[in-house]
Amino acid sequence: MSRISAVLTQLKQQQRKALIPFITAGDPHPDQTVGLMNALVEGGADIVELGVPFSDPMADGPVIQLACERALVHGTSLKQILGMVKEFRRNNANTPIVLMGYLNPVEHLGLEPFADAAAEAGVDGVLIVDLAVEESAEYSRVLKARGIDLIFLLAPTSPAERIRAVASQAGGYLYYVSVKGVTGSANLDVGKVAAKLDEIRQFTDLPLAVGFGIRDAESAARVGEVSDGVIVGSALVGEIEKHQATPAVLPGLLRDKLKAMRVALDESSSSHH
Ligand SMILES: O=P(O)(O)OC[C@@H](O)[C@@H](O)c1c[nH]c2ccccc12
Repeated sequence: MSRISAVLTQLKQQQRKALIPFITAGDPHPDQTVGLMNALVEGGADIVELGVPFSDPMADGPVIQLACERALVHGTSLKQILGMVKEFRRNNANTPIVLMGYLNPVEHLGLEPFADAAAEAGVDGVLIVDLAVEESAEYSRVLKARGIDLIFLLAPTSPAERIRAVASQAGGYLYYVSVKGVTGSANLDVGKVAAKLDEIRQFTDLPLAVGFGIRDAESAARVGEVSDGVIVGSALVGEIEKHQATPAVLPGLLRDKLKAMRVALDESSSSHH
């Protein structure tokens, strides 16, 4: 069983929800990333989603676009990011790491060399925003052979055929994008999310994690009530933007922000069972 599946299975047995924070690797500076990853774990992260900065991040809103720019200014590369994961793994053998990014940097390295290096570094999952499910069989095969889950996005507009196709290739969990649009969106309709998750559950037994628009403890708890986990990105990355000039405060800030979400998620799941 993959490290991601092990963590999600255990959470399910405990009737708890996964908390999955996202930060962009190299933001605000490559030297800070491993420290921030550790802070996220201290704040209660079950899985850490690490973004690979890209110059044209078309699925991202302004907050994460700027994070990509800050990281790229310092030359953060995919190879360097694998080094960060390796360093993180020296002190943490348990928290799964999902690399989130676009096809271009992966294709630049080449799929097989990338998969070898990612597995060697201790990466557990890979989410490639612009990898079409129709073209994913090779990626799925090469990654799975090295114990890495290929994670897919589903959206409010995904028709049944797409849900079925994704369910057949996906590993780890399915990432349901709560709203149409880009990361950092505001209007989250939990009722609509719940209805679509019910539809997706007819096609798969994989855990369903929801991202886009979760900003605080309250929205995390509400989405946690209808899903298996929540992903939170822009709310954390916005803190990095705000405090980039005094990066020493960032680990404590991110840890505390996440901890508030952790407490709310755990309280709301225990009151429902
Ligand atoms: O920023 P938000 O609204 O909290 O959403 C999570 C998101 O940032 C993270 O999972 C992510 C960052 N970039 C992406 C691109 C596509 C899908 C997802 C992502």
